[in-house]
Amino acid sequence: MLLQPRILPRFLFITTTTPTSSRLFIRFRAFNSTLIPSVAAIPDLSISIPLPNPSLSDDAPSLPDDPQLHLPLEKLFVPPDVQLPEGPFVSAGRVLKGSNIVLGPYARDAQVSAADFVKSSKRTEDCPADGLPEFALVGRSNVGKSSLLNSLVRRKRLALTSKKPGKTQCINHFRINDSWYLVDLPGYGYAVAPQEVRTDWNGFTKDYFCKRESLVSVFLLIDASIPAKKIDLEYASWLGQNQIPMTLVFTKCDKRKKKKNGGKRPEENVEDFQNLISEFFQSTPPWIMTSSVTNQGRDEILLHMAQLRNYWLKH
Ligand SMILES: Nc1nc2c(ncn2[C@@H]2O[C@H](COP(=O)(O)OP(=O)(O)OP(=O)(O)O)[C@@H](O)[C@H]2O)c(=O)[nH]1
Ligand SMILES: [Mg+2]
Repeated sequence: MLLQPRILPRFLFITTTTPTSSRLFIRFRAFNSTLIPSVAAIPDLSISIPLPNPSLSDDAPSLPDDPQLHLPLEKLFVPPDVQLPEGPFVSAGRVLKGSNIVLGPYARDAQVSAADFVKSSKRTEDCPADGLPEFALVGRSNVGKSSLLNSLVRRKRLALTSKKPGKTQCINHFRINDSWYLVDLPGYGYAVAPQEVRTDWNGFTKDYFCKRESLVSVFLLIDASIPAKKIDLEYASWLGQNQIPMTLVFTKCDKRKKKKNGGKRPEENVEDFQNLISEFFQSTPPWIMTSSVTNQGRDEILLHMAQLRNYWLKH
């Protein structure tokens, strides 16, 4: 396992030269709080997150009050090989809706035309060995990993979902367009499972993150309908410390009833989560708001995955 002192991602992508494959890495720097500009020091370089850009969808309903988020440039995720124009603003059409992700030249072939379950593995060694690039969905039990996978591939029950936490218990590989994988993982923080089983799950998913050469990026799912949980903050910081490329996916953004959901709207919970993890990261990781009920964020995630994947394949 790669153990590092507390470190911060720069979100500049570099490539390792392992003999079998190349892998995207986020470049990290040793923690140095002086590197982080204080909020007051950030110039007011706000942009508005735009309404839809490259659209793949014909059936995603629009949100009742779509948030117009204002992000300083420092909080954008700029993928590799993107040259932002001089000046304080990024053109509206270049940021994916409901996210901080800038679109780059590798965002192509994002449509899903075929999706097949391949296998369930209990150990990293048993996972498919064909070296195709993959994205892993991870998060607390019941956060909506399997539902998001189904939404991405437009199938109702390709991955099995349940109201009861703990449904997914292995590393499940789904091949997309015969050229890449989505990986559904067991959830963490499932309190009903016996302690030794929980520890085991933790061990094997972390082993998978650290050893899997073809893992392009982890997608860490966070429930945006409730306030931030300590275990999610710990998981985000663990991924950062171990240099595992990560995208934060906020789920259940359709649940908007304030009182029922702890008093805050999804946008507020998303912002709170960003603030809470900012101490672990020098730059904001890529993040995106989603709902598997309304399919919010589906096309945007696919475009984000496409640009990470195409860059990974080329390097
Ligand atoms: N309202 C709403 N409910 C959701 C959403 N995504 C998932 N759910 C519900 O949340 C519950 C759990 O969903 P799953 O997709 O099985 O969650 P999981 O993270 O795969 O759970 P484990 O496999 O147990 O780790 C189900 O009842 C889903 O219908 C969403 O975006 N909005
Ligand atoms: Mg599941």
